[in-house]
Amino acid sequence: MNYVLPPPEQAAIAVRGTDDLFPVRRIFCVGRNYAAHAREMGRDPDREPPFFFTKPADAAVPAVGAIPYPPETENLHYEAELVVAIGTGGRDIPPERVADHIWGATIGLDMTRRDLQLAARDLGRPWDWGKAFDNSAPLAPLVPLAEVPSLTEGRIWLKVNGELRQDADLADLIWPVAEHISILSRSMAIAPGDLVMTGTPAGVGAVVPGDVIAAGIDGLAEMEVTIGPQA
Ligand SMILES: CC(=O)CC(=O)C(=O)O
Repeated sequence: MNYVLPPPEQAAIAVRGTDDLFPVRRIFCVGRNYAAHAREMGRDPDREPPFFFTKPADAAVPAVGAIPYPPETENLHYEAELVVAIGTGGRDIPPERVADHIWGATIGLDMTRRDLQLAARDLGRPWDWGKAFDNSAPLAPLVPLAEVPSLTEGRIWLKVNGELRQDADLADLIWPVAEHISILSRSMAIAPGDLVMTGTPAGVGAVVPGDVIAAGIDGLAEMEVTIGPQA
């Protein structure tokens, strides 16, 4: 095989306590999966089928040091989320078999250019420019499934400069992990290396260069990043 360009570097995230890397294939994100967050975004929470959007694989970056403030926004928001990593592919997976396809989980941020996302939403346009920019998914090291305490309960929280901004429980997910990954797998085959960002709780808000974001899921993982100068 002769590539006409060097193939892109494989996006990857660290595995906790090892030198191993988990190769990232795609990043699926679930929208408005906590009722209180749906309300703060001006929408009524319901059990309509979940909706998804995506980020490129190389949006996933280690939650270490600083991430640059992205261009073309004046309203960069944090969103803390449980992130689930797929180890075994499949399609039409029933909820009770989803765990067989999960490699592990961690905490991550779905960084959002909220001004661009809301403008796109109001014009009926795709959200990509608001959600799928460089470095928009800083992630803590991945925890293998056998060491994950629970995917259905556990406190999820986020602080900015030490002040608590998001505080909820995985039990509050409108569509729990087993259900939304089952639904996702009906639309397209999921594959090893896929990540699923499972939605954010209420309390999202803006950050500026110099702010320090800490986030965690109790018993699973914690992370801290600083917002750097504009890229
Ligand atoms: C309205 C959003 O920002 C959707 C999203 O990313 C989430 O609910 O999580």
